[in-house]
Amino acid sequence: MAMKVIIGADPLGFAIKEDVKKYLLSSGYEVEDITGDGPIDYYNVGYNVGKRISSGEFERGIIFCGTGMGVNIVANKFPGVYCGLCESVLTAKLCRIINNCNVLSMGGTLNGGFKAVEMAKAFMETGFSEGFSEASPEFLQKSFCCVQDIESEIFN
Ligand SMILES: O=C(CO)[C@H](O)[C@H](O)COP(=O)(O)O
Repeated sequence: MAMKVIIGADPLGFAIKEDVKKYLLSSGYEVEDITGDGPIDYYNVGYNVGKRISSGEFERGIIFCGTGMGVNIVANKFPGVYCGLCESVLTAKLCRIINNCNVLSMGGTLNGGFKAVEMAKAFMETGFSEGFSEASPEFLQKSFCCVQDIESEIFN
C-alpha cells in the first residue's frame, strides 16, 4: 500500500509545493494537498498538517511557507510530530537518519523547485538510523525514545 503523505503551503510556499507534489504523485505516494484554491495562512498549514500527522492519519507531511519556520513551529506543537526545518538536501536526509522526522518544512523564498524536490526525495527515501558513521543505530534509536519520553512527560 502506498505511503500516505499530507502536504500544504501558504502563498509564499505554493510554487515549490507544486513541484514537490508532482514528484510525490509520480513516485506513487498517496498525496493529500490541504492547500485548496484560496490562500491559506502559514499557521493554518502547520495546524492542519500537524493535527493529521499527530492523529496517525498520515505517515509523512511536507509543508511550505516563506521560510519554512512558521509552519514548522505550529506543526511541532502536536505530540508525535517531528518536523525538521531544512535548507539543504543533506539536512533533509539527516533529519530522517538522526531525528526520525515525520514532517519536513521548507521555505519558498529560500529554495527553488529543483532543490525542493531533491530535499523531498532525500526526506522520503531515507530510513531512520541508517548509514550514519558518526553514531550507531542503537544510539539514535535510544535518543529518539528519550525524545518521546520527554514528550510524554510534557503532554501527560
Ligand atoms: O514565512 C512565513 C512564516 O514563517 C510566511 O510565509 C511569511 O510570514 C508570509 O506570511 P504572510 O503573507 O501571512 O505574512
